[in-house]
Amino acid sequence: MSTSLANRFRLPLAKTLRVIHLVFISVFVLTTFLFWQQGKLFSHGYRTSQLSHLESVVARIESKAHYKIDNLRFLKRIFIEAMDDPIFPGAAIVPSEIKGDSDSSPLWIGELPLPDIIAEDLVARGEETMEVRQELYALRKIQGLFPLASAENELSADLYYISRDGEFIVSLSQEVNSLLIRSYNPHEKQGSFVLASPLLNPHREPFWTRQNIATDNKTLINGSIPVDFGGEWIGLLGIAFDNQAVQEFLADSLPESTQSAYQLFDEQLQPLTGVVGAVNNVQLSAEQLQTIRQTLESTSRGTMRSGTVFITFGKIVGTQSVLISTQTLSQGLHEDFGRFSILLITMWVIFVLFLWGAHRMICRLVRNMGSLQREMQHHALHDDLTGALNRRGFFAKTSQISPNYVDYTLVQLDLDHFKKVNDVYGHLVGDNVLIHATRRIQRAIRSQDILGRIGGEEFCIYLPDSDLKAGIMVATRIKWELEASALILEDGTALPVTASLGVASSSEHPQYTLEQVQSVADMRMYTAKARGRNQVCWQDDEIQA
Ligand SMILES: Nc1nc2c(ncn2[C@@H]2O[C@H](COP(=O)(O)OP(=O)(O)OP(=O)(O)O)[C@@H](O)[C@H]2O)c(=O)[nH]1
Repeated sequence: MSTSLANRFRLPLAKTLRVIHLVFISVFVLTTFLFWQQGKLFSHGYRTSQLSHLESVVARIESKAHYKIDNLRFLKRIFIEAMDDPIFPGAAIVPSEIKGDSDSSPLWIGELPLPDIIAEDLVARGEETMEVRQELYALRKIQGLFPLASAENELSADLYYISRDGEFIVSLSQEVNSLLIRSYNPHEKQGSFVLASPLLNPHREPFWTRQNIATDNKTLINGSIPVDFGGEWIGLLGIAFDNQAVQEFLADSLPESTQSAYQLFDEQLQPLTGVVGAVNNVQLSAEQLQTIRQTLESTSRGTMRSGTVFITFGKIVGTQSVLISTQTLSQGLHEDFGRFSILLITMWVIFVLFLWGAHRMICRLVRNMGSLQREMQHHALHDDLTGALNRRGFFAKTSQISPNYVDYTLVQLDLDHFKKVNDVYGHLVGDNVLIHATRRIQRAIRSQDILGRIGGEEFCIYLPDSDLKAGIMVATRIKWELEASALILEDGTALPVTASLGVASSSEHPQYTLEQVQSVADMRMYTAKARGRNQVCWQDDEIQA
């Protein structure tokens, strides 16, 4: 039996477990990678959706602003037509409202901070009367159209006209009027009035400006269009929104059930409005605003993540303002992408738990199988009673190692009168004698020697690297060991145990196989029996004798 039987029984447990670990780790890594990729797609989708939400708000604001500017264009055309073809009603020179003697109407309020050039004075003095009258007539004509631009459900914008020659201001609302007057200074080199000049605005385009009213801590956002007549720049038609109006304007532009907080800023990123939408308590830091500012220098839209807060921002074309939206993690989780992300993470966790459980179960199964195999292997190769190798185990093991040794010796051992022990004392005592004998034999041999119980009361001992002489010595030692120690029975009886031993060495017959050497030792053991038992025999000729 050249192939080791033990090898056939051996389960490559460590290797199997290594393969299992490797397979599970690969599945874990691959799946996590796939989940991760999916997560990245979600993240990209989330970013895109945030940008598109912001863009839709920006587009609404831009379109509303556009609508207002279109109104201004329309009013300007009417105004110029009226200037072109003035039909003065009666002999009225200046509408009474201009004089300030009527407070019944909120319309046509005229006030000027510069007493020497006020409209009343101009009219009273008869200077420039025609032009002023023309302007006032044109204004009166478009007066009826003003509410169209500030109809209900629209932004409460306020139209105004600033006359250049007459240097007066008229507007729809007292409040805006007073704010405009406080902010207006015809000698200032900046502001909407100056920006309407042909020098700074050669194409006479509408434009947006912002005026800070320090006294009221307010900001006016102005949409303006220059008005020219007869080749002369005569004034400015405008529309003004204060912070509150802009905030309402922004709130009206948000999509329903938004999960983000929106705020409008000027181009220096100073807030123009409060926070509207799904208000959170995110406060943008100076560093974050600086990053947004820098990003907007090169692009019109952008996103950034700060911890668990997602920030989206974009310029609003024409109005020189910036819209910023912020969304916290908990707000994001209420959106579709948030819900998908939770689902994805949950699926990943469930999968990992499942994988972990399956891995543990399979490893345990393999280990159990391994120990079962080891147990089976042990049973297959060992004698249950004595624990020594059985016949199969003995020959499997010795066949495996004998090619490594040129010289080896076999001692064949058979207990004497064992049948009698069984018959007199019973099988249980017989079994104890076998156990006892095994222990004694083991005490008499070296650790590298191999003991096998190859029959009922028959043993064989393989002595590697030993010649016949060494074998005789070991066999004699075994005989003495057995002789010297009788088995003490329960009733105190000392039961002597002896054996007959035959010794044969490979050096005697170098061409013999292990089995052949063993049968020589067996014959010599029978010779020992024949010679009276309890002795060692190592010669063949004595068998014939
Ligand atoms: N108790 C017990 N008896 C066994 C076992 N295996 C074999 N036997 C008995 O061992 C006895 C062997 O008897 P024999 O082959 O006649 O040999 P012997 O009585 O020792 O006589 P000699 O060998 O000539 O000295 C038989 O009665 C078997 O039943 C075992 O595992 N336990």
